[in-house]
Amino acid sequence: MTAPQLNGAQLEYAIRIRGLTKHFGTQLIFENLSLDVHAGEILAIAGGSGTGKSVLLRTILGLLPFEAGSVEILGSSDFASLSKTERVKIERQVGVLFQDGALFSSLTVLQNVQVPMREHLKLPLKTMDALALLKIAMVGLPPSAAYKYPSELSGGMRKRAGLARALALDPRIVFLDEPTSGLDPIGAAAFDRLIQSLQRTLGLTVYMITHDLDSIFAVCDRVAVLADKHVVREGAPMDLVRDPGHPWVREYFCGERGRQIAKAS
Ligand SMILES: Nc1ncnc2c1ncn2[C@@H]1O[C@H](COP(=O)(O)OP(=O)(O)OP(=O)(O)O)[C@@H](O)[C@H]1O
Repeated sequence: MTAPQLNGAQLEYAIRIRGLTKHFGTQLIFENLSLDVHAGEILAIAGGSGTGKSVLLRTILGLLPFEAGSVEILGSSDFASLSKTERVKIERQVGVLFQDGALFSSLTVLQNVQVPMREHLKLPLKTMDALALLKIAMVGLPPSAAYKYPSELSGGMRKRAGLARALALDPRIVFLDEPTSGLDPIGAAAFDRLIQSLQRTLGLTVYMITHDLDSIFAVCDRVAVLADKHVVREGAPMDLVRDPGHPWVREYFCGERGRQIAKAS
C-alpha cells in the first residue's frame, strides 16, 4: 500500500477535521466535530439517519460552508482558506462517487468518465478515449459499456461507471456515498471486493458512507460513528463490537445481525 505523499514526505493523515461546527439556519448539525482519516485506509462513516453523514461529506468537499473549525485535505492548510489555484490542485486529487452515481444521462459512459478529464487536463481526444477505456476496464465493466448511456445499464453497472469517473484523474482519496445501496447482496459483495482491490493496487484512501454491515466487516479498516452532532466512536469494526461505548453503536454493531457478521468475519 502506497501512502499519499506531500513534497516527498509520507502523509499520516489524508483528512484532518478539527472543531467543526455547522448549522442550517437554527438547526445545529455538528458541534466541535473532530475526525482523522488515516492515509491509505478504508474508513466507514456510519450513523443513524439524519446524523449528518452526507452533510459532513459535502462539507469536507468544500460544497457547504461551516461556522467554526478546520478541514485539512492531503496536508493542505484549512481547505476553506485556500486560494482558488490551491483548491483546484487538491480537488484534482479527490474522486467522488455520489449515491446514485450522478452520471449525466445524455452522455455515454465514456463521455461521463471524460468529464473531469476535460475540466482538468488538456489532452488530445484519442488519449482521453484510451484513458477512459482504461478506467472503465479497471472497474470491471466490459468495453461495450463505454458506448452505452446510463439508462442502458443495470444499477450495479451504473455504480461502476460512477466509480470509473471518480477515478478519472488518478485521485489519492475517493469518497463513496453508500456505494452498495440498491445492490443485491452478491452485487454488493462484488462491489466491496472491487473497492478493496482498487484501494490496495492504487494505494487510495477511501472515505465511505455506509449502512452496510457486510461492507464494514468485509473491507473497512476503521469505522467512525456520527451521533449527537459529533463523532462518538471510532475504531476497527471488531473494536466497536467488543466495546461499543454508545447506545447507537451497541444497537447497530451488537444486535443479532451485527454479531452474526462479526462472528463470520
Ligand atoms: N441543504 C440543506 N438545508 C437544510 N438542512 C439540511 C440540508 N442538507 C441536510 N440538511 C439537514 O441536515 C441533517 C443531516 O442530513 P444528512 O443528509 O447529512 O443526514 P444523513 O446522516 O446523511 O442521513 P441518511 O442516512 O438518512 O442519508 C438533516 O436534519 C437534514 O435535514
